Amino acid sequence: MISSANLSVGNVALAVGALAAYWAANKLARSVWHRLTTPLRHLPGPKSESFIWGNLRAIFKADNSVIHEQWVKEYGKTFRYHAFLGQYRFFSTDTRAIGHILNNTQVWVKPELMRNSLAAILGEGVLFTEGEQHRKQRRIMNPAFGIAQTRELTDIFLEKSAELRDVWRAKVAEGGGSAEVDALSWLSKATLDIIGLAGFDYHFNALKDQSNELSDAFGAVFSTSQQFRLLNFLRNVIPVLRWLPNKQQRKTDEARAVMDRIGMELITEKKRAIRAGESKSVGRDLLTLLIRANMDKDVPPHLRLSDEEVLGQVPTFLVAGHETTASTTTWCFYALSQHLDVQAKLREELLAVPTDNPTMDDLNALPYLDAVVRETMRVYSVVGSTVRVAAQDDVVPLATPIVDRKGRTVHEVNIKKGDSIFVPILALNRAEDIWGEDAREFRPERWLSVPDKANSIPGVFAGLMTFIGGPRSCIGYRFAVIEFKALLFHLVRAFKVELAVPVEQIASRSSIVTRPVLKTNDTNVLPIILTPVE
Ligand code: HEM
Repeated sequence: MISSANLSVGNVALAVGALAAYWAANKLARSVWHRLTTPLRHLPGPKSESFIWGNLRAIFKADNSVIHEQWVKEYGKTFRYHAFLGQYRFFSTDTRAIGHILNNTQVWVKPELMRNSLAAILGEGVLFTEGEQHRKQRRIMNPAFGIAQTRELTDIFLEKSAELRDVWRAKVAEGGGSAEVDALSWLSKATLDIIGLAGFDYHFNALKDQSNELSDAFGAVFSTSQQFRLLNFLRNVIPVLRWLPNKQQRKTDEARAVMDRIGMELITEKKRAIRAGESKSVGRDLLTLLIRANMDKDVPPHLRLSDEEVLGQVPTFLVAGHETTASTTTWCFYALSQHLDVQAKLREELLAVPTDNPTMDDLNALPYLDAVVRETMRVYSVVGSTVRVAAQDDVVPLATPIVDRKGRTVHEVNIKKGDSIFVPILALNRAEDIWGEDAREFRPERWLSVPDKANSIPGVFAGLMTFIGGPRSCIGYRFAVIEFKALLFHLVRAFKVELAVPVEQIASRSSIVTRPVLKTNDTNVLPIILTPVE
């Protein structure tokens, strides 16, 4: 006998199924209509390779940007290709077009899919928010990332770099004169310690191999969010699926709860210290600076951040400011191991500094260090691209006109609401028309006389797209640059660096950031051999 409970469960399932089918059919119809009507269909570009994946499979299979760069050779700087369900995606290395897109953040926003996956980790952090809420957050946060504030943090960068140097020295002593280490994992520990202290005055002590609640919770959230699972993808695309119970989601939620609790404790304590007017020395970390700015009596209430918004910045700093600098510094070691002349020249400059404790200005006064840092960030930009979607119709101006599929010469590209663009970070950083034929080579000397065309790159850090540009550029770029310089200062002064495996065994892989991967065991590592400098 069929019970009424069974019947109602069956009815509910049927209704949910019907709703889901209606939703999917509606989505598909809108997607097909968009594809048939967007002006992007008139641009030149490659044929779609699959009804579902468009050209995406080829893009994901190749190294970051490689396919796009091939298309630039074939179709010129501005074209379109096919993304999910054959939707056209706009691509351009035209610096005027990219400058327009990055500066018009009310039109060009982060795609829903990207925001949904960020929201699961970051709550209402600045990486996730859009529009007025984003502008409000940046207004309060920008001062914490200024030049003077970064200068104050330089001691922390140097102390932690020296701590890593000493750990490596101990390994060299154990190894009887040299040691093999994994640069990536050690640099990750150093940058986690740095962002803990400089970000919130929190001691991770990762270099001392101590585990603690916050780093465990962060590790859990980050590792589950990075795993690409079909269900994950569908949950982001189909909102109703987010209500279904899911083991991975439960783990993320538990870890989020730990991060929120610790974050709230930090915020409460900092607010108390600020109100009590306690010594300034407790107040140089980013979180204290932003809470202090938020509590300023001159800020009207509607421009203040809520506690939830401040809380969202804790995982945001961890996500945005930890693996990015660790991977960049790791790629620098890779490059230095392949260019021993550069390594020697850099070391000579660093050893000539008469102190073990330089200031930020001392570090910035070293031209070859600056050139090596910029060249690493150019060739190995660890965030190789990003994506934006048009929230309304737009007209994108071009510096270099193109001929469309109808043979018309066009000086601007018409955009329909819902069109997306691949923002070409790596492709612009190594564009041959800007940097010359050797654009893909690591050659720091090029920064000693920068080509004029590099000035047209719309990046917040001159000549580079690495931190993108405009109101959503990387807020932490000064922090990252000085942190990177501090790490190189202590480590390159102390050790000669060689690869511990043949170079052909190292590849690169992107999942949020681009890291080296050892082909023989498919792990993210960079094995290097350290020999102390006499
Ligand atoms: C080499 C190191 C770094 C690189 C290559 C890098 C790159 C980037 C890029 C490309 C974006 C824009 C992403 C997008 O909109 O799609 C970004 C945003 C951001 N970065 Fe960084 N970053 C680095 C280090 C840092 C550090 C050290 C911090 C903090 C201490 C930080 C904090 C942020 C934040 C909060 C945003 C979001 C800004 C907004 O949307 O308004 N980054 N970063």
